[in-house]
Amino acid sequence: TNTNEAEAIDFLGRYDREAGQMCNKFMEASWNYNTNVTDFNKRVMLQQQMIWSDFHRTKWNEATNFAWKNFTTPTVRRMFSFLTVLGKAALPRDKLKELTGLLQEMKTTYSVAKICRYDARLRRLPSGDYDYDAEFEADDDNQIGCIPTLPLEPHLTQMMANSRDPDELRYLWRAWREAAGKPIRQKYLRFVELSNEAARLNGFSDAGEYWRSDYEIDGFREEVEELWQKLSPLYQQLHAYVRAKLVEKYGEEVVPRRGPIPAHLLGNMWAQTWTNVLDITIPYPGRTSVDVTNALRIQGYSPLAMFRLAEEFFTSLGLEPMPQTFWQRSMIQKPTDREVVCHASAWDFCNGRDYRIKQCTEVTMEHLVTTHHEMGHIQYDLLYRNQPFIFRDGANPGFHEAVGDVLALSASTPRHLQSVGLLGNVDDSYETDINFLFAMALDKIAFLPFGYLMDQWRWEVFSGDTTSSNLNNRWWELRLGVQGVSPPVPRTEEDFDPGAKFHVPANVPYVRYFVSFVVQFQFHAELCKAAGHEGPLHRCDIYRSVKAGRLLRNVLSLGKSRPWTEALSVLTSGRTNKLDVEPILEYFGPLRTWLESQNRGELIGWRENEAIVLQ
Ligand SMILES: C[C@H](NC(=O)O)C(=O)O
Ligand SMILES: [Zn+2]
Repeated sequence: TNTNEAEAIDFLGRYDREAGQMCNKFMEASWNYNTNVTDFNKRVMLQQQMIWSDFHRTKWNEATNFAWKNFTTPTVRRMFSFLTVLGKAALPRDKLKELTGLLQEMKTTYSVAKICRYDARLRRLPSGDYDYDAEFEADDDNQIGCIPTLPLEPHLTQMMANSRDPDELRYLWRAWREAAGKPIRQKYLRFVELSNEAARLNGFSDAGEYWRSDYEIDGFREEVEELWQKLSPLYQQLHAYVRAKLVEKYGEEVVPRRGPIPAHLLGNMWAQTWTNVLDITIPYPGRTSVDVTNALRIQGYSPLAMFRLAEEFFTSLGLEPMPQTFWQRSMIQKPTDREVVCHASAWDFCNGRDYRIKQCTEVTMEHLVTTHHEMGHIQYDLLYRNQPFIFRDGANPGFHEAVGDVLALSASTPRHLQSVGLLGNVDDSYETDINFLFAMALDKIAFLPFGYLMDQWRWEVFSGDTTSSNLNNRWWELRLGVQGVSPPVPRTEEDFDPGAKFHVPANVPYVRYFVSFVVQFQFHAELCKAAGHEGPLHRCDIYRSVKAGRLLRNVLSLGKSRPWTEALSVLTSGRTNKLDVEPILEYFGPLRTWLESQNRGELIGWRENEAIVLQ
């Protein structure tokens, strides 16, 4: 092996240039497929995937020839520690092709899945009730004169958000899983086998251990478990309050007062955030509510105007504006003439100039927050663009998911919404505070168990603790035990409900969002301090604080050049280098007190035997 560090540094220099070019070509092909799902674009992308993997394997062979562990320069050692993990390219070519082909087929199934209109399948019993069993009697929709025309975005997303008919919601919930999850069950099982084979070729025990290595600390799994245990009591308080409000709305025959909440009633296809049932659950109706969807529409906001509004928040902090190409090449609305992968995503084309967002934007408050989220990814990409190629990544995946959300925490405050003209008279009353904190909790606290359980389930599938014999049942054990939600219709091992959530067919790890929802409040607390904020954390708005912007720039510019624990030290001026739930608990402190008093007399938590499916 080659012990010459100077030669190693020369190799790294060449790799840096070549990798940027290869990456750019791959991203272009991937973009073309994601913004125009055709067989031709699929084939081109698969070809580029193979070229990229061949390049990666060639460089890996060169890198492993160096005795890099004894090199003196820490950043050189760090670069080699990343370069010497080959990833899926370690698979034999035929298996690599099978793996990438399966991934694309699953992603395509999800992205083009459609269902029939509810009324097209309506079957009424003589009593007039909905004949639920007749709903799916015909496997082939056409047999009952129904053409699947409704895609997830925007149709099903909006229907799940706005319908208040339990029968219709139950139909939408089930039909989506029939169309998107069930068809990919076998493909996913084969995909897991190949993913594990690749992980083992890289020296990991399974794909889950490979995914967790991104966090660079031993005991990451235990750390996540510990964080969830500290956050679960607050979630249970929110769960109990929301359940009581849903009982009021739908009655106990639909919602068990002391049991889990049926998953179709929470305003979201996966019950992962509950902001769309704010109107049913808001603590003080008639007082200020931060859902500015109507204001956005009345004021004629377009998706472009939403993007400009988000950009202005970043530049108000002294951070980077979106580059010219961003505005020319992004896809910020769903095209009407072709199939696209609608799930929002941010793209770095690896040349320091070309950055894009792909988002099927609707004019809603939820999408305004998503716009900040996706633009946060681009901001992070821009801030580390001068790092070597290998370090152009988030300090950990959770950091990348947190950036945009941190700014949205300020941008969502009643005061800020008022300052940009989206909210009318905002009073400083206690009720307005509670309404605001409650709306934020429907997003941030409701999400925590889902963000936690998604990869608990997948890590167990990768490790073999969960197999095809309990694949779907284990999912519902976790959904019931951790999140306190139940399926509105019976589930079996014929179904594959996790497959109906984008990140499973698209193979995007998910614990990053759980990490993000914790760490974004650590960022918020430190940036608010830098901005000189005084008073409760939930009222902080860092808008126009150049000091907060400078601190954020200092942390994010590091990219992945330093372990994320060091980035946290920079953020907190050395106070901590660990994930910490104190800031999120401080932020929601006033709401927790309020919930505990409101929930007196309610069962906190749920009796799992009530997971029986209520017709
Ligand atoms: C929380 C996660 N966000 C994202 O994919 O950008 C989701 O939508 O499920
Ligand atoms: Zn994201």
